[in-house]
Amino acid sequence: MSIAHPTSPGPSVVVGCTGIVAEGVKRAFGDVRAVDGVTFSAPSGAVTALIGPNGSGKTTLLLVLAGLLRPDAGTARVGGFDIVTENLAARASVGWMPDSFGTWDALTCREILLTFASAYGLSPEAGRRRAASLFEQLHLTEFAERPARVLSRGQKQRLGLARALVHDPCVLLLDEPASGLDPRSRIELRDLLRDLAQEGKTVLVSSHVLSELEEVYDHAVFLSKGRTVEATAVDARTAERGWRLDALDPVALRTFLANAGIPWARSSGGEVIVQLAGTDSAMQLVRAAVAAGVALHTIAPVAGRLEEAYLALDEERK
Ligand SMILES: Nc1ncnc2c1ncn2[C@@H]1O[C@H](COP(=O)(O)OP(=O)(O)OP(=O)(O)O)[C@@H](O)[C@H]1O
Repeated sequence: MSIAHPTSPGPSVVVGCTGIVAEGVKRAFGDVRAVDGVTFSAPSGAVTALIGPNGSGKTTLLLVLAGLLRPDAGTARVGGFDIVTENLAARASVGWMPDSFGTWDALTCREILLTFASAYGLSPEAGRRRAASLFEQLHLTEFAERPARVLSRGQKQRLGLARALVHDPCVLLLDEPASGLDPRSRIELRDLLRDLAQEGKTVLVSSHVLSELEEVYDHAVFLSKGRTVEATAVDARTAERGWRLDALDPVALRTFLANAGIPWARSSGGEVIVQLAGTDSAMQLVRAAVAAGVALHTIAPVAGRLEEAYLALDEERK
């Protein structure tokens, strides 16, 4: 089951890339049912977030979709190809970025990319051009001739992303791609994912750091204990949640809240947190504060929408 981002522009029109469709996919390791009945689709031209707690089966599912792990049951089509019966074609249409990218440490970054380009059937000239453009795009040009072993974790992540993109695949499967990246690289990654979706690619990206995905996702798929689970779309107008408030005069704000009988708590950042029943209540509070002469300059929900949907998952409460 999936929820759509409220500001999602909707998938672009895409020719030739049909996204991901998985039905009843299962995969066990001995007694451990890592993926235990996953059904979802991820359209092309969009970023789909794959969300779930540790051990919920995200990596196993991505490995199955990448054609690297055979499912015990169920079917999945990736880029239009069945991952079991058309495994090679499915794998050729996928760019896979694992959560930690094992490199051949003695090879230079350029040698690594050219090796993958060649394995995917690019001519030497096309491989060189593609590698140069990816190094430029992912700020790795200065490392191109250095052995992979000298790269930092974040630089290795970027090389892993370059490797996933080297054959210009129509489906991208990215497992925790932001881990190890510095703040600027994270922002650039978000922009890159949006650009790739805009080009018509299918982007499926896993993370349990929901703030990473909040600004980039179009759809979200929730996994719990190996299964896709229903996420309740939270009605922002009425759902009770924490709101962060701050005013030019914090003492005046707290006095106003006390007089209005609104309980508050102090956040770690020093602002005031109140529980409000949705945006309607928030607007009422702003009006009342202004009428009372309180110069309120901040009022914002504490959690993002993905976080709310995640916390509202029935499965997670058990
Ligand atoms: N090769 C394996 N052999 C045995 N058990 C495995 C194997 N791979 C995964 N598992 C188990 O399958 C379950 C799902 O693991 P998986 O790595 O897919 O979860 P995840 O959602 O990616 O977790 P995380 O967020 O911590 O990366 C876990 O209980 C894990 O211990």
